[in-house]
Amino acid sequence: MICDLFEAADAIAANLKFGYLAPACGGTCPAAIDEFDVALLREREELYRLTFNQAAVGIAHVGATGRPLRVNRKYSDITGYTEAELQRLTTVELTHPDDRAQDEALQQRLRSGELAEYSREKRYLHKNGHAVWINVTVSSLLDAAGERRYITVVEDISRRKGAEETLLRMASHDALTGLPNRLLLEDRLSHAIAHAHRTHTLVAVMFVDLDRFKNINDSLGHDAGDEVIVEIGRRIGRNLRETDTAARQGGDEFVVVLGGLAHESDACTVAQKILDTLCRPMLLRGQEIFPTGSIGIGLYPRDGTDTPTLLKNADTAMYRAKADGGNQYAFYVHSMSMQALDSLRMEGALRRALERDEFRLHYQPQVDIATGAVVGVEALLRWQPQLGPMVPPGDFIPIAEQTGLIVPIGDWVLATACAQQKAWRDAGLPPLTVSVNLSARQFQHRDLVELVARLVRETGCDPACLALEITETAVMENPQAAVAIFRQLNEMGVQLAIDDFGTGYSSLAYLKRFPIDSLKIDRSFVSDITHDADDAAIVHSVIALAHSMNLKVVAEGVEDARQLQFLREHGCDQMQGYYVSRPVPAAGIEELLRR
Ligand SMILES: Nc1nc2c(ncn2[C@@H]2O[C@H](COP(=O)(O)O[C@H]3[C@@H](O)[C@H](n4cnc5c(=O)[nH]c(N)nc54)O[C@@H]3COP(=O)(O)O)[C@@H](O)[C@H]2O)c(=O)[nH]1
Repeated sequence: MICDLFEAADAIAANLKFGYLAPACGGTCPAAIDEFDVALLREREELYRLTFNQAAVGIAHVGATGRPLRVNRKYSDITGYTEAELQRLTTVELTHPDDRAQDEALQQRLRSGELAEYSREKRYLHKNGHAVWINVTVSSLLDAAGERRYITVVEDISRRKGAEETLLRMASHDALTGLPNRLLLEDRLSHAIAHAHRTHTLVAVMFVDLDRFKNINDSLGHDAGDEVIVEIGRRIGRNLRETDTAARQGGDEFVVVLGGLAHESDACTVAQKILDTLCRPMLLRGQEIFPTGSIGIGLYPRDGTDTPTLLKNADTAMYRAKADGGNQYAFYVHSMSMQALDSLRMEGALRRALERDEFRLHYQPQVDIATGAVVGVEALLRWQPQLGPMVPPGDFIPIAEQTGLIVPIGDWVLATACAQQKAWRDAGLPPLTVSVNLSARQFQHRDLVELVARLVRETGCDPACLALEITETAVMENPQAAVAIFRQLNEMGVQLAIDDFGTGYSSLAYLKRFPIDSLKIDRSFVSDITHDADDAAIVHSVIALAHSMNLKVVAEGVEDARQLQFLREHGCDQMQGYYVSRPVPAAGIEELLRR
């Protein structure tokens, strides 16, 4: 039972003041009240008045008409209306139009007595016109006259909602471009697939990757690179309908989803439009650049019926567009063998790894067996993709070799190793020979000698502390040419080593003519020297042969003390292997040397 306590108490107080008591609240308040009761009532009423007015939540007593009879200060603050203004508005009128239908349904259930109370999150329309998120609890009760009244308690949750929306946006959008990220893209793509399935239409998934983006980053800096990414996102978006999605995948990669297509040619039209807009000139730091992109397209249902397959196939097709020269689009082609696709994908991923600086060098110490001192390190390549575990060189060097990518990758290795050698020297570490592996392709490359000369010059590294390792097999592919290259490198002061010695078929006649410094015994022989008489004999012979030619011998893959003991007894000069250390990042070598 509700009696408006404010009115009741005011009336009682007035009656006491004038010396008589009369029913003062529509006949619903006690007519005869002794002074003690009145004091108690006043105390309670004061307590209630204070609580009502000072409450941190908005409170409204709402009448059967749906208009407030009384509201507290906080309720006015939340809505922006005065109490008098609110008394002319129903709570439904105060509610955001999008939330009214559900509100009306709940109020109907309150009116019918089906519900005694409900709580929900909804929006009020503030007097200024903006939406205010609130958590509202409405309780229904009957007053003394049997009329329905409602107590509405409102909590302003705009800040929480704002934070929730920000978090949701951050989780689903790319911070730089504001475009959907991969997570949201996958969601949109699965909806597009479901829609296409129902309507028997096509979905095109396009992988868009900028060509030579690394050049922009390297020459103009990362901030300029970011500006390009933002502008490219805008340009892609301008070619799409509202129902299409453009998302940023990371780096300079975007994915576009076109839903409800009738023909494959619709995808071609959009892809060409995107390419045309991408290559428009862009003014960046006073310099005009002409970005181009490569687009790979996968079609639902032809090239895949689920999200991961379509994305993977569009990605593969993009590599093809790039391999064919870039600034073009290519469709995924089913007829290619899985192996070809894998190597195509790997090739594309390696290109991107170079552009994104995902390669790292680890270094394995080389130890002088007689003194135990670390005298050198072998630089070994590692690939650390942005996402996923580190990839060992055995998994990607063969493809880099096949595709010729080993040349730019090898250039990077050489440049990084030279710079590291100089850095160690500058840091005051004892002189270390840094050995770098050269692939057969690099070795045959006509610019190798000039490249080494340029890097020595540019990095300031000491050529006498740089060793180039070439496998026996690579050298023997064209031993005559090798002699000429070795001579030029030798004149520069660079050390030369034949790697994996014993696994190929060296001609001793040529070996004598090579101006090399050392032979490296392959770890396949070392691993069994202590229990395979043949391997022991081979290692023994190689050491003897090398020494007879004044060459140093370095044993690879030494894993235990017994192998080391054998090598020491047979006069091997240097060793490397897990027994001393696995290949480690540059900082690990510094730590080892300072110990
Ligand atoms: N052209 C280039 N080739 C490179 C480059 N970096 C590496 N490589 C070649 O890749 C092959 C695999 O190299 P990786 O996985 O780094 O393996 C090297 C060592 O980690 C491994 N090793 C060293 N000690 C031990 C050991 O005690 N036990 C054991 N099981 N393995 C050991 O041996 C590899 C070194 O081989 P090698 O080059 O013959 O000295 C390998 O063929 C690399 O050459 C590059 O920059 N360019």
